[in-house]
Amino acid sequence: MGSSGNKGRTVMEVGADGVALITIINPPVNSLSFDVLFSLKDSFDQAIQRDDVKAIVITGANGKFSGGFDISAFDGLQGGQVKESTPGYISIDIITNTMEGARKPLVAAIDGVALGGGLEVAMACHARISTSTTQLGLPELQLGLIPGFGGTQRLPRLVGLSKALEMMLMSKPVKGEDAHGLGLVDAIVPKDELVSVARRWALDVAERRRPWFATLLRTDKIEPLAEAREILKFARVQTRKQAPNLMHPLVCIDVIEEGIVSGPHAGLVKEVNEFQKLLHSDTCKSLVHIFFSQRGTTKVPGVTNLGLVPRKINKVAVLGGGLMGSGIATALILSNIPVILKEVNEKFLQAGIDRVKANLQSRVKKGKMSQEKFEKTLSLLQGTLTYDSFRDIDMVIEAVIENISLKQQIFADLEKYCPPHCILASNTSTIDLNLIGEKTRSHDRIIGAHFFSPAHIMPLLEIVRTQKTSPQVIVDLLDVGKRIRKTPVVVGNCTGFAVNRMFFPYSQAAILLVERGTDVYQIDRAITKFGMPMGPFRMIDLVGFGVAVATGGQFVLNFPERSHKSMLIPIMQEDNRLGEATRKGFYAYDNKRKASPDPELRKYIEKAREISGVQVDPKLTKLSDKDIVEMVFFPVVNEACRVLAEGIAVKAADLDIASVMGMGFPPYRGGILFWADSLGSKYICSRLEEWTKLYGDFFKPSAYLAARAAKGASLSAPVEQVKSRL
Ligand SMILES: C[C@H](O)CC(=O)SCCNC(=O)CCNC(=O)[C@H](O)C(C)(C)COP(=O)(O)OP(=O)(O)OC[C@H]1O[C@@H](n2cnc3c(N)ncnc32)[C@H](O)[C@@H]1OP(=O)(O)O
Repeated sequence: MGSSGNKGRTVMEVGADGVALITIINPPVNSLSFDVLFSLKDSFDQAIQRDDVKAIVITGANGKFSGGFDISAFDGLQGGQVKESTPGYISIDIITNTMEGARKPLVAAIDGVALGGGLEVAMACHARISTSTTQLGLPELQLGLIPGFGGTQRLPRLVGLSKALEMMLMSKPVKGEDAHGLGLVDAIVPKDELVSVARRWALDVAERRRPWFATLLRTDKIEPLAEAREILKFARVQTRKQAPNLMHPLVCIDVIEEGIVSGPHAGLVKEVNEFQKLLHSDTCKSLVHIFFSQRGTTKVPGVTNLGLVPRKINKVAVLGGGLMGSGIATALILSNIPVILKEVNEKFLQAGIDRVKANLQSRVKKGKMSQEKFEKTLSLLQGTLTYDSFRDIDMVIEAVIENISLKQQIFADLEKYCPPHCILASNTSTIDLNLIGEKTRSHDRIIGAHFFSPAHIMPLLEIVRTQKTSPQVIVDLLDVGKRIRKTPVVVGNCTGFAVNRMFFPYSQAAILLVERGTDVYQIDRAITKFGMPMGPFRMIDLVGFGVAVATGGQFVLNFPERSHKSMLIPIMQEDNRLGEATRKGFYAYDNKRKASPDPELRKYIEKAREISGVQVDPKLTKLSDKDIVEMVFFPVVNEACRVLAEGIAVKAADLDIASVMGMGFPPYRGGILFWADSLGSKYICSRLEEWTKLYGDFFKPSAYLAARAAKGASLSAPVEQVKSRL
């Protein structure tokens, strides 16, 4: 087997007690690179051979056991640059035969994380000692894979089939305490006693004072065969329902079943073979791309590489207690950041506080928060009607209605009442930040903090910088984003920023198709089948026609040449069909808010068609699902290209993340531009050109897309790379 560069190692120290302590060292998370794995085998072989070693303890450096197999090595394996000499060499030869089968007891001392391959190594040990805060899990399915170092066989043998399935299928780790209750770890100890307890435990096993378990040979936790089959059957049904586009969760169930029906060794062999196949799947490549892209959003050239240290934000003020403001306040206090919520009168203030309360209460109801924590969290929120208490705040987030002069006045006031270091952020989704700050001299500390509704749940935060925003302020906001567990994407200042720029052609394309004869519900079905959480029409119903028209108007104003102008939504609005809130939109909603198709829709569509003077195109009445997906998403790809070409986004991967986290684009397709590249720029461009001829400039390929297509280059490659390839 080859190596992916010199990445990581293990060290071994033999103590006077006769215990060899092997420590995995590969910062930051001690991932299992090939170098680490081979070094682990070397250390292990030495420990087995040395007469002065009676027992072995494995641990990880710097309070982390291991974050699993080195995900950055997948690339080499996928591209064939790195090859396993024998399939299963690591899983069967090293981990099972050499380690689990060793004649000296082996104990894992686990702190921090034991995930994926990390937990799999620990499960092959003869006992596991952990701290209470450690996270233990097999999250491989999140990467389009199955566990590949025996996890599918060992986890069910330690915690039972049902729990093991839940942990793998949902990629859900458990905390140390729970792992102890489940039997995944044998003892919980304080951090400073971890290694010493593990050493003693290992000696106790060596001297037969404690039992010696080989996990793979255990059967006590596995349900009887008939019951196991029922559990697996149920899991398959659920998986098909929840992830109809994904193969690998079903493969995982098959592999687990093989071990239960034909024995753990057959299971291990099947696991090795299936893992190899899945490694080369598009799903795996897409999800690994998402993994690294998500972590890459916080790397902004010219900002995060200047050595700036984020300043501590101790107190934040939120202006406006509406839906957005209260959601933002909730997100902040949930991460222990004290918030002052300002409103214009008592009534609005109370309504805002009540919204925050309701957000928290819904967590209590779902069992995600105790009553005590609820009280404590809510105590971090303070309401106010004046700027008096703004003297010691570090950041303001303005979330009032989208009104330019109102915002200008607010920012002028903020400049007066806030300390000079205070960050002045706006949650606007449409208004130019330079305009908002026009009446101030604080342009370097004005920044956009664009949250998505509901702000305490949606994972994305668009950080909008102007030409004048200082890098320090961006670094500070990136840090706040991390504290409130959002994935931040730094974008430039323009109408709609990145996410709404992409959302707009998405709904416009859908409306264009409907006006020309495609069925509303077929579009939603095709888009949902593709993997979006809902189709464009269901989405417009959900956000409400008012919002859709307001943001749509901004686009028509700013990008008239490529806006499709339709009267469909305004006509429906006239009849007070405003979406889900009025129980009628593109769908009709019953008391339980269940959506069903509404035959009345036809008359609005016919009227809109009449006003815009377009004809039904017979071709568009019988589009395949594939055609629908392409006609709706290629304009989105086209807009993403413009966003990239204009420098609004720093890199293509940021738009992939923005599409997944802001629009709900399926992560297993890798994000909007990664998906586009899997189809090829030439193909996309040629289809857009074809539709431009038939249906107008709405589809016209952007200069960036056309140039890439002409060279057969990928859309995601940085500009320099495309040049040097030519
Ligand atoms: C054969 C096996 O069955 C196959 C496998 O094991 S597949 C791997 C399974 N493991 C996982 O999926 C765990 C992935 N990692 C994580 O969930 C999280 O990184 C974590 C919980 C370990 C730590 O989280 P956190 O402290 O927030 O740090 P996070 O920013 O995510 O990661 C820190 C750095 O480590 C890197 N990293 C984390 N896990 C890694 C891994 N398994 N391989 C390579 N790099 C990894 C990240 O890319 C990041 O790099 P960067 O600083 O250059 O951006």
